[in-house]
Amino acid sequence: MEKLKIAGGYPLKGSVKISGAKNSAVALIPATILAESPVTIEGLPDISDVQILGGLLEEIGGKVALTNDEIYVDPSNIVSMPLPNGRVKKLRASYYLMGAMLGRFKKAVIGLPGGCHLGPRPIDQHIKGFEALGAKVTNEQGAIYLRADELRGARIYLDVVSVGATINIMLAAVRAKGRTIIENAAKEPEIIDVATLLTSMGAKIKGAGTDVIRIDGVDSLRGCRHSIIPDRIEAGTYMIIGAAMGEGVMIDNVIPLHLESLIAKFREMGVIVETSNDQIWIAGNKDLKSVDIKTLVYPGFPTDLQQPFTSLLTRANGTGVVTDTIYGARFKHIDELRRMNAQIKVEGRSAIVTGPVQLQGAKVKASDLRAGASLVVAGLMAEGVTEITGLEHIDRGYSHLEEKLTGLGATIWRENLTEAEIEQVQNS
Ligand SMILES: CC(=O)N[C@H]1[C@@H](OP(=O)(O)OP(=O)(O)OC[C@H]2O[C@@H](n3ccc(=O)[nH]c3=O)[C@H](O)[C@@H]2O)O[C@H](CO)[C@@H](O)[C@@H]1O
Ligand SMILES: C=C(OP(=O)(O)O)C(=O)O
Repeated sequence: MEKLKIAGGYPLKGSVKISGAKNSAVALIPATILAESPVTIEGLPDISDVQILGGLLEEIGGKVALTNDEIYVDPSNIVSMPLPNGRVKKLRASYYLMGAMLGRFKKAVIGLPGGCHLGPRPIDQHIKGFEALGAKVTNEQGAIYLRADELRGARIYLDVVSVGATINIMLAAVRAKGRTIIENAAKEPEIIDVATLLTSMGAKIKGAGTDVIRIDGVDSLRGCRHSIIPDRIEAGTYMIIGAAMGEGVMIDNVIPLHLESLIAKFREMGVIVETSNDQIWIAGNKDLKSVDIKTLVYPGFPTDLQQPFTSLLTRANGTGVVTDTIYGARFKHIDELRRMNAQIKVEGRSAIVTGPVQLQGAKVKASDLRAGASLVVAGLMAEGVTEITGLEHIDRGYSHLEEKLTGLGATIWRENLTEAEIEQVQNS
């Protein structure tokens, strides 16, 4: 078990290259199951979610070669082996194995997913979609059993706008007979990326990125090569770091359009932002003005940036209200930020941040991935040394974090925990 140590308070500058999007990668990899010949995906982030999914595909018979940023999957010998336990519990996106295996084999047994604990994260809309396509779905001892004699296209209205349900239904529907229409679909860029891969594989999909997606099922899908989109959440995290401590930080390999909600908030705060084709330049400002944010589905402010943004608000002048309309309990980072001297109180779905304060280094624990990101931002801003445990969460989503931050001039390193520290972390 390791901890991350950050000697904070120093200005940062230089450039940072953004990796491929985690939330695309974790859907693209299961999507390869649908092909009947090899698929290569390039530009992947080097994160544990990707490694776990690669391992899961091997477990069910796939031939997998995973390097730092590329995966080759030969799915010819994949079988619909039940995966009720084990690695599926380590990440959220293992739910995409349901849609992909149902699409290819018309049956699947997949344990309920893990991932970040952000309050309740039901998958009722995924199941509603699979049932509409003709699958019988049961939940037996924490695993979802799916079986269909055949999948038939259907009109599916999502009661909740869900990224996971939209992609999962798409994965199954590409191999259904006839037309599927997903209404009230999510519009996140990762959905377009998955539709692009499926289309290269031979699927017929129209409207990905809008709230109505039409899919005409096909009899078979073939292998292809796909290049993933950049991670807008990783990019947003480095933009926040640039706004907090940057004396000029260039974010490289980014699609500025994906980050318009964050850029708009930065401009309200007085952060200097310049965008070009695939780069964003950020310069902090010692006199930041506080703002309110409300998380919304894309293109609104992403819930996945809410936690790191909250850390930034501690150094802004005034009071900022952070409301999470997607996950009303995504506030486990707040107690840890308070240990670092932040003045934040939580009221219902909102965190009220009063600034500016000088954060102080402390021993803190990441309870989930973006809580970890918020503590890294705070650690870079704080006076003294911050020690962060719970790195397994951060490693799910940030590729080469220390390397990238060191490249910007940060002092950040990993150390092994002592036995006493391990016991302390396990009991906390
Ligand atoms: C692997 C992945 O891509 N994870 C992202 C995905 O998660 P995930 O796909 O799990 O999130 P959803 O978009 O499905 O969830 C959005 C909201 O809908 C609710 N809901 C969802 C499905 C359902 O069947 N029933 C239901 O009520 C959820 O509880 C939540 O309040 O989108 C989230 C919202 O942008 C992000 O925070 C996650 O980083
Ligand atoms: C919540 C997140 O991930 P997951 O859905 O994979 O748990 C995230 O990326 O912030």
